[in-house]
Amino acid sequence: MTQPAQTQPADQNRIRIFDTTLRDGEQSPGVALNHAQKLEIAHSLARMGVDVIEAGFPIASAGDLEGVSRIAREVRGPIIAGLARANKADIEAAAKAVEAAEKPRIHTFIATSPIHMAKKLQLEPDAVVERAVQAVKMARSFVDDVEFSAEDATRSETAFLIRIFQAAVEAGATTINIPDTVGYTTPEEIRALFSEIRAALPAHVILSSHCHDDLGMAVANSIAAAEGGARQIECTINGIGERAGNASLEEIVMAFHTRRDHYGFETGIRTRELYRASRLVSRLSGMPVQPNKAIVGDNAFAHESGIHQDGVIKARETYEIMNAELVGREAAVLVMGKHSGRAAFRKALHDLGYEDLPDDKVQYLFGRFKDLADRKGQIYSDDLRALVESRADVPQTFTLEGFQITSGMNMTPVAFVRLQTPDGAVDATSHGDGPVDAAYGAISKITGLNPELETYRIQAVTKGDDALGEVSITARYGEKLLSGTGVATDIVEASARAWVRVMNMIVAGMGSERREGEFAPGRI
Ligand SMILES: CC(=O)SCCNC(=O)CCNC(=O)[C@H](O)C(C)(C)COP(=O)(O)OP(=O)(O)OC[C@H]1O[C@@H](n2cnc3c(N)ncnc32)[C@H](O)[C@@H]1OP(=O)(O)O
Ligand SMILES: CC(C)C(=O)C(=O)O
Repeated sequence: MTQPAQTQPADQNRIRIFDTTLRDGEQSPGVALNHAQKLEIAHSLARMGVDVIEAGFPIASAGDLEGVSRIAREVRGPIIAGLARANKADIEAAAKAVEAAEKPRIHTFIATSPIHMAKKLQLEPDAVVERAVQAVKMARSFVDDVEFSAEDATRSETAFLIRIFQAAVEAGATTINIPDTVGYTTPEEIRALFSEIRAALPAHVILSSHCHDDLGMAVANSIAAAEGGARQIECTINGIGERAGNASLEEIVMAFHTRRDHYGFETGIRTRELYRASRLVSRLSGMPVQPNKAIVGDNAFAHESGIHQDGVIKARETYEIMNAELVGREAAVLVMGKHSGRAAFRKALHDLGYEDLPDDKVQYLFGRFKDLADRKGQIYSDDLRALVESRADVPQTFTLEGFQITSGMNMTPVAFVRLQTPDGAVDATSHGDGPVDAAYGAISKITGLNPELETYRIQAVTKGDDALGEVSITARYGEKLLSGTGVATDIVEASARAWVRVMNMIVAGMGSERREGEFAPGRI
């Protein structure tokens, strides 16, 4: 193993971040970004402070060439690189694409593993070295900054790698990339490989890693490569890329940032841009981020279990190793569910404006909350409001007696509703944009109350064809925010029940003043 990073001179500890979201990331099956989308991502990467943007593979298509050219023309700050195989046409295309860049780079590569050379390239090792040398020389005739990669390096013979890298450096390569093309290596192996190659090349040459995630080790391997001497790491936003993807940029950056005490490395990344970039790439690529993904997943800063929530309420650091704000996210989220405890429940009620509930009331509501959580999984703000406000003593001024709806394609939905009121049964008819809207109109006609519907959510609370649907709504009436729920196998009936409940609460003078809590919308 090499010496610990902390003991190296300070300028030796700067890791360059080479983002390949627009090249290897775009190689994710099903992803195709247009020019405008690529440009938007490139601007976001530049804002974030990446050192290199690999903007595409210009020979791949006229569109890719133009996409890289636009980024080269319009994005300032990072080096703009174009990928090229070790041949004339690819290198000319890459050179043309990056020529307008403030800092252009040509990245040329050829495979060096026995299997790739024999089966894919069908070239003898000597011929591969010769092709590499010619490619680097040609690239250098266009630009001063040339990166050379030995594809499938981690399945190549180390002696051959050293030979081809020395030849590439001699021919003018300034960065040498050692890719784990098929995600095969391990942290120990790659650390040792980088150390050996570092010792064999001149100090001015930057070593680079490019790890794939086939065994889920891309980030660990990239970090180990840095320990072995890599000072450039190739990675992508959200870890997207060919097959299982590449090393995830946000995870590497935050590992170095959070464990600077251990690694001693730093990057030039403005970490507050990470989450925004992740959302952008997810939206434009159409690749959702898994909820439990480190740093940028929905649950990365969410706490559901009571013991954790209690700890986080007392001191965030009990269960958080970094602040959500540091990566551009909102403060930690307490998700209310069946594992939540009283501390989180009290805080959630407090944040919703129910500050002065007596202790015995909170205890009672907590029991009901656990029952509900057992049935539903996640509990939202309006579920909690409904829980607090669904006291058995809500006077039933109005009750739903029956309804009939006429609705269909190219017809205006009409609802006939009958409510029992203090004056006896009253009927009304109304039309609306949909069957629920029509029913709500009819109920409002009968009660004479017209609150404004703010949110409407429906979910199945049981499984199967005859599943019970639960409708949860919030409505504003003057300053008051009211929540109602209704359960039925018929979703219009569930919706009507929720609306009638809101009417009864208005008549009883119930509801809360809305307050903005520190928790994210939809979650407590
Ligand atoms: C590990 C990586 O991620 S490498 C980057 C992978 N990315 C891509 O392939 C995306 C873009 N690719 C493409 O659009 C196309 O594959 C192109 C335009 C590059 C080439 O298309 P085609 O000319 O139709 O060739 P095709 O893709 O079928 O085969 C690849 C050819 O390149 C050769 N080749 C592969 N790598 C290299 C290299 N580094 N240097 C020189 N030649 C190479 C192969 O041996 C094969 O040659 P052959 O046709 O003589 O057998
Ligand atoms: C072109 C190289 C760097 C590559 O993408 C790989 O080997 O995975």
